Amino acid sequence: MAAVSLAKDKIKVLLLEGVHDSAVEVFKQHGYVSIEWLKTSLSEEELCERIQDVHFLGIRSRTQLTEKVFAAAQKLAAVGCFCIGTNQVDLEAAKRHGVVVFNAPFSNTRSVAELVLAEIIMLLRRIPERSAGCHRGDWQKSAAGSYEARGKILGIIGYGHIGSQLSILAEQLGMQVRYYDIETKLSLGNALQVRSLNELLQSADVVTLHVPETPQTQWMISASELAVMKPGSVLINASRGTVVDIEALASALKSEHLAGAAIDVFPLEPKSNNEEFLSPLRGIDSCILTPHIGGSTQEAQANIGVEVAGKLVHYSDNGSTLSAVNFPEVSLPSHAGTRRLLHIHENRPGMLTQINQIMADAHLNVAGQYLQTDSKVGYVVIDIEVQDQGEQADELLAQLRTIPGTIRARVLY
Ligand SMILES: NC(=O)C1=CN([C@@H]2O[C@H](COP(=O)(O)OP(=O)(O)OC[C@H]3O[C@@H](n4cnc5c(N)ncnc54)[C@H](O)[C@@H]3O)[C@@H](O)[C@H]2O)C=CC1
Ligand SMILES: O=C(O)C(=O)COP(=O)(O)O
Repeated sequence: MAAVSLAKDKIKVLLLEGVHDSAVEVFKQHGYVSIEWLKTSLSEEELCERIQDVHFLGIRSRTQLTEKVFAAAQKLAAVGCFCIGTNQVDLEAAKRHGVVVFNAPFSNTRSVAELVLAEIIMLLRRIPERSAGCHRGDWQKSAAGSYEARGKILGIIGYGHIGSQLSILAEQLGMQVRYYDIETKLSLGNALQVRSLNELLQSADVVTLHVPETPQTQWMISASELAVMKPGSVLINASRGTVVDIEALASALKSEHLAGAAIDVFPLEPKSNNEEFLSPLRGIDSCILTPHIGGSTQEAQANIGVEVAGKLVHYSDNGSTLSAVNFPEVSLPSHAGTRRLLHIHENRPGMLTQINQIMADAHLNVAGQYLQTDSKVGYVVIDIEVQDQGEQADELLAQLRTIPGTIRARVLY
């Protein structure tokens, strides 16, 4: 029987959205040669067409991976999100199709925190309006409405990696940090966790959002929340565009209830740099608008490239799903001297019995077996000692694939 596992030159990698060169380098260093790199994202239709022979896909926040895309991706083993957020991926659909999804949980954390820190100072000093005024020839040399950050209350919504990193930096500026999070968190420095969103909104001079996109965070800041905010306070959103009702924000800025805002993410973002950016916030001088660049620094992008490509290569070469965001996590030792069989299956009763029966019937020594399951899928890894060139492993793989409920199976030599 022909070898079922692929030689590296047959493994196809597709990297979208201008993923950093460092990712390409990692794949090359590990012997992967078929790497396609595109500057842009692809639509669902284009993806369904191009993904059919792709084994590893790299995206950033723009590319939407739907059930339809996964159904078309017959050979896809894993997706790397070269960013933090994974809301652009239907993670459950990926799992149903046996596709493991990885991300870079903190490679751009610092970049976002630094940008937000800068925006806090800019907004408290009313720099956006002053700068816009100067561009029009308007000279407003005045301290009216301008404040130091020192002593002001910073309200952080979502005290995860970014929120807590910002908390430390803001305290060094002399700000008083309060935060709201659905989880009980370790407060760093002198930060104080408050019990309700309203409590935070009522007291903060600056409110900044660092929550993921979830059903609970959708339109979390709408007209009623904006109304609760202190008159003259400012709002920053570098999380996801669906968290803030942008029409309501535009009204709050126009009425000057809020003194300013800095918005990096939008409910609808242009699909490419050639598309026009449309937003009700355009033309409001007190609002800093940035094109979703919170995590876009050279340092962050280079680190993300290495981290996520490394995870994809490790999954390809070794089978490890450690730090996957949608899959049972299995951390595996090297399999030198053995053949490694990887079996992803629906979590049904009797699955392990059938797998082990195939191993028992083969009369081969099992050098190691690893198993992790969740309520939907199971991932079994079996290292077998064989003396031949791979024929026995191929035969076993073919048998494993006949087990009803098998989603994907492969062998590593
Ligand atoms: N603008 C940009 O370029 C970037 C944007 N992001 C966005 O920032 C988000 C946050 O990133 P991290 O801090 O790394 O995530 P994280 O997962 O470390 O922290 C998120 C925090 O939000 C909390 N949370 C979740 N739901 C909540 C709710 N309903 N109310 C209050 N708190 C809630 C969580 O408990 C957690 O503490 C990402 O999910 C991503 O969408 C991340 C990187 C770059
Ligand atoms: O890391 C994230 O979640 C981001 O939002 C950054 O997305 P990007 O890689 O800049 O498309």
